[in-house]
Amino acid sequence: MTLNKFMHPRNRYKNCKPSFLELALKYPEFRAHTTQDDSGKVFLDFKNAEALKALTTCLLKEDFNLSVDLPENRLVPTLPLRLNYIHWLEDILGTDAGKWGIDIGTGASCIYPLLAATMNKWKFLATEADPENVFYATNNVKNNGLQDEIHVHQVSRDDVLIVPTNAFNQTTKFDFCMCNPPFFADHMEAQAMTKTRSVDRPEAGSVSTASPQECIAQGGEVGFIRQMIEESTVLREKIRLYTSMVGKKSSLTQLKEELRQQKIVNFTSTEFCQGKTMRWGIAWTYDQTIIFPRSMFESRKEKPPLQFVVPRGAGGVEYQVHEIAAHIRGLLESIKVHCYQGKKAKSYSSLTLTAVENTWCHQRRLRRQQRNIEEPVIYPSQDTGHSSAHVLDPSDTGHSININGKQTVGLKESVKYQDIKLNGKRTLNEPDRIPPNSKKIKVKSTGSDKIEQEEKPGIEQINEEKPPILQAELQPQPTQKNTTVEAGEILSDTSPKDYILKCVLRLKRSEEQVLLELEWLDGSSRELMHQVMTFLKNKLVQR
Ligand SMILES: C[S@@+](CC[C@H](N)C(=O)[O-])C[C@H]1O[C@@H](n2cnc3c(N)ncnc32)[C@H](O)[C@@H]1O
Repeated sequence: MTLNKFMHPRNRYKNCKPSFLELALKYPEFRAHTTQDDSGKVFLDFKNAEALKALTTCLLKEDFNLSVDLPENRLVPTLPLRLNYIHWLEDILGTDAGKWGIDIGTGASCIYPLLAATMNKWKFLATEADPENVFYATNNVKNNGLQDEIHVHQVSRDDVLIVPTNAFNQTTKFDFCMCNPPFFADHMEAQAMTKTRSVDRPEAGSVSTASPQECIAQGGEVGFIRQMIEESTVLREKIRLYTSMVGKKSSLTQLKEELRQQKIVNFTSTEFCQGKTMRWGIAWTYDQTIIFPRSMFESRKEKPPLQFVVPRGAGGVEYQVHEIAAHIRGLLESIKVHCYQGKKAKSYSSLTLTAVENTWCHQRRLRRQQRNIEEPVIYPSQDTGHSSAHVLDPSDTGHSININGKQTVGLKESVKYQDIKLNGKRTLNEPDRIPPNSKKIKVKSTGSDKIEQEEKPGIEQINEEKPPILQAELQPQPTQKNTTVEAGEILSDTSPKDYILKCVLRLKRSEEQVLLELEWLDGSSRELMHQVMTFLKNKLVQR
């Protein structure tokens, strides 16, 4: 599957693939690596490093008028990915000329500075630890007459940002830094990877071109970017925007955790899609005026949040956002759902909910037992993971219940909650709770999970446009008036790390009503968030 449709819209290769025929006719060094079939179609051998080098250098000449010389055994940059990264920076910072950036580990090609200086007239401190790469990068800058814009500096492998930045010029304030870090922690990891993928991770099917000194660093890409994060806590606003490319999605999770640990609240990530490969970008800043754009790739699958108008009198508290928020927090904490206070404003409150186990279904059982329902509907005990009566009743929620892939009714063995998968369509309200005057309504939904719900008196279903980036929910938003984030609450985030559900709960006043919203962040299944919503609804309609 090609990911080109998710390439950045301004990427010149998105809708216009390079013509190998034209390149072959114009550039003999490129032609030397091509073959032609009977119909005249031109093919390039992507398994040949020299062929890749010819493709990149000819495209740089043809499309950017850049003359670039690359040594043997050094990474050959692929252009669509490099352009995607630069366009993402433009989306965050704008395209004004004269911006100052740092390219950490510029490589022999000096690719990012050369492209960005040519496209946007941006200026660069380009650092590099490998002497041969420094030599080539310096010459590439000179050969294109860009010495006033790009300054290549040799640095020590141990230094990432603080030493090079201070050594360059104490007074320069940088608009951004960027980096394509060495990805592997050691030779073993590199070798394991190269058995299946090429070392510089070019598009699938192409050859490895990076040398060990280019692609190996202590701690791999996570270690390298972690050092960037740590050093950024010292440099802070000296660099307005910190960014790096990330090669593995699993690294992103670790790095976001690191940012949270360092109390850096304004961060985001994005996808770089090209050909058959996907890479990621991570960015963070100490400048609260920076608003990160939403990732196009992610927004394609976003679903609107679940919404519910809190009925008056819920919980017997005053019909005020913060009163209701405190009541809901109490309800959730009583079933061991971790609540982390996010943004708080006059008529707005958000909580990040993290659940390590499914405790809300247990609540439903208790309620049923209280109402003396004859048929036993007993889920395994949350405390021990065991139950004395082993009957699961699919009619409970309208779900088919699937335990470890098997359709199961009358379960004979104890199971953990986390093992229970709920499949198929569902109604959100339990049948026995439908009041007699209820009528069926369709919930408006732009996503694929259209659900039918029973309408309860005084409860309205609303779905609005998606709000801005999810990430912002965990962060203070200074651009929004009346917003005060309680630093203490952010600093004391002790959310569990192993969870089955993480979502954001928002309460906001909408005209005369208080609206409750649940928006998905992460977890094993969205179904769990629907269940939490049902739990809250049931609690909030109880008088
Ligand atoms: C994966 S390559 C990226 C090269 C180029 N930026 C690109 O995208 O094609 C990583 C580069 O970082 C360099 N490097 C490793 N540690 C470094 C450090 N501490 N400071 C600067 N460069 C470093 C390596 O020599 C290598 O050239």
